[in-house]
Amino acid sequence: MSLLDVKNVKKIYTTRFGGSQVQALSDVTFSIESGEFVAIMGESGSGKTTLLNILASLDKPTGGKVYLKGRDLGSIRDREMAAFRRQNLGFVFQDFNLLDTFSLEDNIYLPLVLAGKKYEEMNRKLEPIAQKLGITELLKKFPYEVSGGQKQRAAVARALITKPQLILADEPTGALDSRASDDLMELFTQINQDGQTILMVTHSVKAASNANRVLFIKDGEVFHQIYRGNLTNEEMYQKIAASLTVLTTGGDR
Ligand SMILES: Nc1ncnc2c1ncn2[C@@H]1O[C@H](COP(=O)(O)OP(=O)(O)OP(=O)(O)O)[C@@H](O)[C@H]1O
Repeated sequence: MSLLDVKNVKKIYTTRFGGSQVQALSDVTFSIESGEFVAIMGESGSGKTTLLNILASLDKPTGGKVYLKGRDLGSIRDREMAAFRRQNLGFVFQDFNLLDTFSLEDNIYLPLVLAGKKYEEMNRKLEPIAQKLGITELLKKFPYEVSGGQKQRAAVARALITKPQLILADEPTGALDSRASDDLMELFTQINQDGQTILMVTHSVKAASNANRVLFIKDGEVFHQIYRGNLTNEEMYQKIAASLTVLTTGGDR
């Protein structure tokens, strides 16, 4: 059994008065095994955010199913959903989504506070993560007192602290300069090597070249996939760039 199974997922948005319809996803099928680091790429409007929202169970597909460890997300009741999401998924966003009035430490604790954990347990969990992410000295600071890269590290710590099955990252390097992006991707590689499964949507070829597999979405379907095999990041970069050219110029797979 795969960690994540996406089967024939389709999403049609209907405008409020039912006038027009947009088919964002027509038939998306793929699986992710535990321990993978997968990037999803595709042109603007190809349905990447729609897919991520469905995987995060923030939105429901019009057709098809998503299974996390064999559990059909569509069968989870609304009132269980927040807890299910908190227990199984970690999120990293482009704009960090940290609360400005909370210290980094309190931001990182938030999912555990919501789960009703005691301070000692939270503190025990935070220490090794903060150390690994190099933010131990920054924990008492507020988001406005640290750099974008440091904010994103705190957001990664918040995603990791619940030991989620899967981290969903939406353009995590989108608001970072190239140095901070490289550092973040090095960190993703490291946490993936420690066993964390990651699914990342990105426009950046450089960021995607860190993944072990890249899925390309076009016309609402998975159009193409690249597996790293033994490729270096540089070779992976070349291969992704070539695939994107095919994707945008409309060539055959
Ligand atoms: N709430 C909505 N209502 C109607 N149409 C929508 C809605 N959200 C997205 N769409 C449409 O669905 C399609 C896919 O959008 P989506 O945001 O998933 O693409 P994307 O690949 O994430 O794009 P980008 O890379 O620009 O973020 C687009 O045509 C978009 O206009």
